[in-house]
Amino acid sequence: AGPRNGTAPTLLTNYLDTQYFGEISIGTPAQTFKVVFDTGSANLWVPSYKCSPLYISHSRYDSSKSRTYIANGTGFAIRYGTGSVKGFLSQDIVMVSVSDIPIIQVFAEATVLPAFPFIFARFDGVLGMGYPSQAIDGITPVFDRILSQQILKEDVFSVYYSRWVLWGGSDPAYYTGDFHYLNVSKSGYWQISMKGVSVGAEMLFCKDGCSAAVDTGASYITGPAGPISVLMKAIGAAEMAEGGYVVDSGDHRDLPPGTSITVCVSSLQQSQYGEDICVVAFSGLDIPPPAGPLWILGASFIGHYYTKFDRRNNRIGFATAR
Ligand SMILES: CC(C)CC(CC(C)C)NC(=O)[C@@H]1CNC[C@H](N2CC(=O)N(c3ccccc3Cl)CC2(C)C)C1
Repeated sequence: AGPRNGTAPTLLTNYLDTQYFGEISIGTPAQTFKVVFDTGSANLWVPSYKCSPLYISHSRYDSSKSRTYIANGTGFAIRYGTGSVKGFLSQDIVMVSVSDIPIIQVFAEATVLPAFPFIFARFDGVLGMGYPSQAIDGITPVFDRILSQQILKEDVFSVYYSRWVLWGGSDPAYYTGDFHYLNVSKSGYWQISMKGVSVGAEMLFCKDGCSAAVDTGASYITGPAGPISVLMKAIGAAEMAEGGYVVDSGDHRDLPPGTSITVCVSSLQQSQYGEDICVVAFSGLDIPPPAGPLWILGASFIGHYYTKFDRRNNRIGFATAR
């Protein structure tokens, strides 16, 4: 049947403003999985039924239960900035949206997942929305498989954060004004040239321009650790043990020791251990060459805009989200 007017939404769940994931199905009969739609990578993987029981709380793909499964078996390993996922390749029918866009897809069944950070993952797997040149093992990414079916109105997908991914177009009901387009600077990544990083009116970093990846699978804005720590001092943030920063508001300083109330200097609120703390939406991450040095504009940036990822014109459009 395919999408009605050439576009189809996939609804996203928002977990603590840090993880956004939607449901896809793989196999016949359908086995459903929660996946992050990640413009910062280009492969699809889900946990394998053969995976260690540690991830019993996650859905796992069982090829023996699918009539449309085709064995492949090639080894697979993907090195994220935060850890590696290992497994093997399989082929089956993948449906990315309730308006049934069925595609035959090669994906990885993950058999080795690093406890950190995957024990914090509320999603089962990752659906990479990056360019084919970024795909491990030269596998054609999901969006490219959909494009080759010629069923979408436009060769684009739009992200209206914490709500949905729209395949094939953008919906004016959810943004105002025009799109401001930035050309993709380095094909293979959804990467743009950033003109500078300012706090208030003062340009502090990236004075001669630098590169930034627009990364729907990342929670925060990350930059090289040095500049970020200077930026954090500038806003009076304190570094947390496990990385990341929080800020205390002056008027709460006289609280009894052990209580930490913070004032939001970012739109992120994470309630941990029952209390409300506000995590500043930046973190330091040094990405080594050739990919780095690279700033990452993650959900805490993208969430303020309606973002259109345009594969036809190799550009990213930002409009004001309604
Ligand atoms: C270093 C980047 C720029 C390049 C690299 C290139 C890939 C082709 C390997 N891409 C990435 O590393 C990916 C860039 N985009 C984000 C992605 N995430 C990292 C991460 O830590 N996640 C996460 C979040 C919360 C809890 C648990 C986890 Cl696992 C989710 C995913 C895997 C989507 C890694």
